[in-house]
Amino acid sequence: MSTIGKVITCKAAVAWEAQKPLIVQDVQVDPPQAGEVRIKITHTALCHTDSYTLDGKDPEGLFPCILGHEAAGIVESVGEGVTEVQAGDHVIPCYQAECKECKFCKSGKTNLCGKIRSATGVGVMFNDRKSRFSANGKTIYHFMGTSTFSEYTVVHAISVAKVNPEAPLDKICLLGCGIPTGLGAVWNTAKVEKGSNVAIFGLGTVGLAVAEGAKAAGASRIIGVDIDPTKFNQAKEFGVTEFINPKDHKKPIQEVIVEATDGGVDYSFECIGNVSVMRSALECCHKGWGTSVIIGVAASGQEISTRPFQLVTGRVWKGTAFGGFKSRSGVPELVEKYLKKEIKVDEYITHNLKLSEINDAFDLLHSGKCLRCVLHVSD
Ligand SMILES: NC(=O)c1ccc[n+]([C@@H]2O[C@H](COP(=O)([O-])OP(=O)(O)OC[C@H]3O[C@@H](n4cnc5c(N)ncnc54)[C@H](O)[C@@H]3O)[C@@H](O)[C@H]2O)c1
Ligand SMILES: N[C@@H](CCC(=O)N[C@@H](CSCO)C(=O)NCC(=O)O)C(=O)O
Ligand SMILES: [Zn+2]
Ligand SMILES: [Zn+2]
Repeated sequence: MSTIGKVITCKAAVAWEAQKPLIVQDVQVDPPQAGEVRIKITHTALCHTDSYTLDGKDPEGLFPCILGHEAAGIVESVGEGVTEVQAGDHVIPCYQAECKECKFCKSGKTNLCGKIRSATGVGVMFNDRKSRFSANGKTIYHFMGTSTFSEYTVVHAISVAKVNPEAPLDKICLLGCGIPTGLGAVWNTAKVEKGSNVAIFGLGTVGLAVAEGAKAAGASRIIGVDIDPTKFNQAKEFGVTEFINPKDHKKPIQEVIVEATDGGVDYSFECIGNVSVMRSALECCHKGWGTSVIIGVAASGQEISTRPFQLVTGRVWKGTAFGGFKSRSGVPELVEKYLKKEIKVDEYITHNLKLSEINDAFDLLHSGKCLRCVLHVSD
């Protein structure tokens, strides 16, 4: 029986309150309105940003909500005026939209899109500023415009990347966030050149994708910095050439790196979300040209600081969202690169669980033993 135009009742993991386990329960998902797409989510991974918001650290975090933003699925139905995707298409929902019309999209200077950001930041859809999710009549907010911890979700059509149906959805779901972020931070934001020295702070999925990107860009030295030494062996496989554990040194870690690299690295990347490490990452850069890219997401109220002299003397401080990739155009290209074995994806998947086991997946994420856990939602 067709579900087109009807409310769908399905399972979703609802975050009713910050710092509480998710409840996997029935929710109602409204049909897509004009410019919207309803997607059957087949697979979703967990990213540390989901955990950050669940912990109550996100200034935009709203409850109750359905978290999740690293996923893949199949279009169930489309709303009025949607022509770029149709039922049956394989897609990756993107938390960063690409309308191709707004000031941001047209600028050529950024991958950020301004069209629907005011709605996605407050958990609603752009069309009527309302949510498409509810549970027994109670509204549940969207998250990051994606809300993939659900068997069905509704997203804006400008946030949907149509991908090659040959690609396995249980793998390419990872191309919704962490891997593109790390690769793109190197290729699009820093633009690392052959022969560069690079330091990576934090060797989780994002840091390892930075290492993979830096290796592909021809970096000479790729220094991995982590307080967990169990990360080091695995990191070698992604391109890290040497390791520093800040706990093994009395000096500030930036001094250790500056001494080890004849004045500092050409590029550094903060992949943790720790503002004090962000300072170290900037200050380990070479005078005159070293560039540091902030990727990690810091908690509400946190601020970065350094001596302005660090910037006066030529270091550059940058940040990146989704690695600077324009979502709808960039994600299908990354899927093709994966199919041609030009980028790793499978190697980042350390665990597979079901949607009903989502709280165990969060525990794994916090254990430090998990890169990405893929939840099999409906396959
Ligand atoms: N900007 C973006 O677009 C974007 C996209 C995805 C993720 N993120 C953010 O990137 C960050 C990293 O994500 P992840 O999934 O790789 O996280 P992760 O938790 O898997 O990895 C973090 C790593 O940092 C290490 N670490 C923690 N404290 C440290 C310290 N003081 N010094 C050195 N190492 C330390 C941990 O041992 C771990 O290996 C998170 O803040 C996440 O929210 C940002
Ligand atoms: N909502 C937070 C910031 C969270 C944040 O910085 N999100 C990153 C993506 S993290 C993905 O795992 C991002 O891309 N931000 C840009 C955007 O949201 O448009 C806050 O308000 O501080
Ligand atoms: Zn993420
Ligand atoms: Zn736009």
